[in-house]
Amino acid sequence: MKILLTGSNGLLGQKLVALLRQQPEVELVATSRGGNKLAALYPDVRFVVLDVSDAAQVQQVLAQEQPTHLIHTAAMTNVDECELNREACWQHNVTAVENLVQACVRQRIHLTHLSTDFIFSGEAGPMAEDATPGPVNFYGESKLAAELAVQSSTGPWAIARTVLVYGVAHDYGRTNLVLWVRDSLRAGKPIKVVADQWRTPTLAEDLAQGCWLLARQSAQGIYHISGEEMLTPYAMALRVADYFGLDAGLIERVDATTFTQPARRPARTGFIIGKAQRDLSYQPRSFAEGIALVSAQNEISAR
Ligand SMILES: NC(=O)C1=CN([C@@H]2O[C@H](COP(=O)(O)OP(=O)(O)OC[C@H]3O[C@@H](n4cnc5c(N)ncnc54)[C@H](OP(=O)(O)O)[C@@H]3O)[C@@H](O)[C@H]2O)C=CC1
Ligand SMILES: Cc1cn([C@H]2C[C@H](O)[C@@H](COP(=O)(O)OP(=O)(O)O[C@H]3O[C@@H](C)C(=O)[C@@H](O)[C@H]3O)O2)c(=O)[nH]c1=O
Repeated sequence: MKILLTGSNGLLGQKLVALLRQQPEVELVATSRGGNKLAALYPDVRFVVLDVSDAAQVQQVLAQEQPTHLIHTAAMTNVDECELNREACWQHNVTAVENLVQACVRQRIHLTHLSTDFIFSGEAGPMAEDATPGPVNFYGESKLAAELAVQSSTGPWAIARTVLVYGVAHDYGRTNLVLWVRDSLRAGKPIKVVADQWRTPTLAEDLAQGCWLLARQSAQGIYHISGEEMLTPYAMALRVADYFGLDAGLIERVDATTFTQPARRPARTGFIIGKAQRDLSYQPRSFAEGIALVSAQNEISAR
């Protein structure tokens, strides 16, 4: 197998590089639009610059590399920024996928595309793969349009939908719920955390494993790849405080209505992951195990 990965500097991208470089049957090509953040960490991994919104570059890189599989993680993932800058969001999240689909069809490349719980309205979670979409923000709309482009492909494809991903990444600007709660409490900073949203939070390593399982068997169709536990961000925050022995008194329980974010969030998402468990033997860690792994990784990088 020759796997070309997009978005290799991102949270999931980094975990996939770490996982795929260890698979003896895989020849890996990591790609990102900027310089390679993992160059020093994994000098053995081949890296090529690729901005997926540039159709000519997509065509040129895929023609040159001739992968058998492509895992597409790159996207504009700041939900509020997507709401405010819709043109850029569409270009990176939809036009880019149309470019990739075209090239994959032409070269018969198996495409694994990353999608989100935010394609749903959030009234009825946890949801199975065949639930009806209805995004409540522009990021969700863009990811749904991208899914439709993938689903209309005449080539082989899989869609991995996921939920609230957390983990530690190298030289990485964006934070995530577990790190944000831990770091705020460590700094003695009070935080407001919502108790009226429900999610099945996903450890980045588990998601990478799910994507690898899909690509390895050239799976076809939509798969929900997330954690298994339905939790509110408030409940997650309490568990993080407890694990790290931090002051839970700094966590204020609030409703989403108290936030004034540009983009609306769906209230109750979360996934039923039985299909991935059955078809792929996907087995995510518990949220407690995920926090423990995050903690161990930070200890290693602090040494
Ligand atoms: N994080 C989450 O909670 C969830 C994520 N997802 C989906 O999973 C996927 C992976 O997410 P995650 O790893 O967390 O996201 P990150 O934001 O960590 O990584 C996304 C990467 O995509 C890159 N990128 C953006 N636009 C382009 C482009 N035009 N060409 C090349 N690279 C580009 C970014 O580059 P740069 O570093 O330069 O900004 C970034 O490194 C995404 O498709 C996302 O929609 C779904 C549900 C939840
Ligand atoms: C900033 C903030 C977030 N939260 C909660 C709300 C939310 O459920 C959770 C994460 O908030 P964020 O704004 O970081 O993330 P958000 O943009 O809501 O998260 C999403 O990212 C995109 C890419 C996805 O595809 C989704 O699956 C989802 O995880 O934390 C609070 O409770 N208090 C806060 O001050």
